[in-house]
Amino acid sequence: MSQTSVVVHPDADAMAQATAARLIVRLIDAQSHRGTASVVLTGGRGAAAIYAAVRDSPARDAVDWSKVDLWWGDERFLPSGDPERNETQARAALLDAVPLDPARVHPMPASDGPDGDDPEAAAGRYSDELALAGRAGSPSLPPFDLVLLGVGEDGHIASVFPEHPAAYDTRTVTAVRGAPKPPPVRITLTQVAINTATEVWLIAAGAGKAGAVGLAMAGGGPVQLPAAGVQGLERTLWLLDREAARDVSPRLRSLR
Ligand SMILES: O=C1O[C@H](COP(=O)(O)O)[C@@H](O)[C@H](O)[C@H]1O
Repeated sequence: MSQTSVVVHPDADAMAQATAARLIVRLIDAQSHRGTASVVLTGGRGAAAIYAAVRDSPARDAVDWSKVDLWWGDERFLPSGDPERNETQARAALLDAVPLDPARVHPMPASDGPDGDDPEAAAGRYSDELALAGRAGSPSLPPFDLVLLGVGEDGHIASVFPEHPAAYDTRTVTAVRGAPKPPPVRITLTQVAINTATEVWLIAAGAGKAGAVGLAMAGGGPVQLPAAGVQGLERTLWLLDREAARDVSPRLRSLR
C-alpha cells in the first residue's frame, strides 16, 4: 500500500539541509537492505542545493558511494559538459566529491554523443541502457530505490511538461521537443518509468511553485499537471518549503 506524506520546512535552505540528511539515510538503508542503492537524480535549483548539502555533510561518509547506482530522470539535450546540463550540475555539486564507481553512473546521452544531435536515438539508447541493467518484464528497468523530482512552476516533473506528448508516452524514456522551458530539446523518463520506483520524492520551494503544488496535491490530472501523475510503489513524499506549501490544504499537510 503506497503512502503519501508531506513535509513542510521553514524555508528553502532548511529544506535542502533536511532533504540531504534524508537522502543520506535513504542510501544507507537501501544498502543495508540489499547491498546497493539506486537513485534517479533530478535537475534544477532545489536539487543542486540538496546535492551540495550532501557533499558538505560529514554523514555522507556513512554511504558506500562505490555501491550507489545513479540514473537521471531527465536531461537538457546539450553538449557534454555544458553548464546547463543536469549531469554537469550534479557532478559539480556532489558527484565529483564522492568516490563513485564510474560504471554505476549513468548520465543521459549528450547532443555530441554517439547519436549526435538526434534526441530520439539518444532516448532509445538510454532506454536500452536501463533495460540492460534491469529486470526482465515490462517495463524493463532496474529497481529504483528513489526517484528525486523537482516540480516546475507549471507542474512539470523531469521533462514531462503539461499537455506535451511525453505526458502520454507509455515507453520508459522519450525525447522532448518544443519544451516551454529552455532548452527546448530534452530527454526524459516518462511517468510510467518513474512510477516503478519504491519511493518518489517531489521537491518544491518558493511561492512560484505554490499553485502547481496545491493543484497537484488536490488531485489534478496527470497530463495537465504531470506532478499529479507520479507516485512511489511504497511512498510518495512531498518536500516543500512554507511558500511552496501555501495552497496545500491543512488536511493534506497532515497526511502520513
Ligand atoms: O528544467 C528542469 O526543471 C525542473 C525544475 O527545476 P527548478 O529549478 O524549478 O527546481 C527540474 O526538476 C528538471 O530536472 C530540469 O530539467
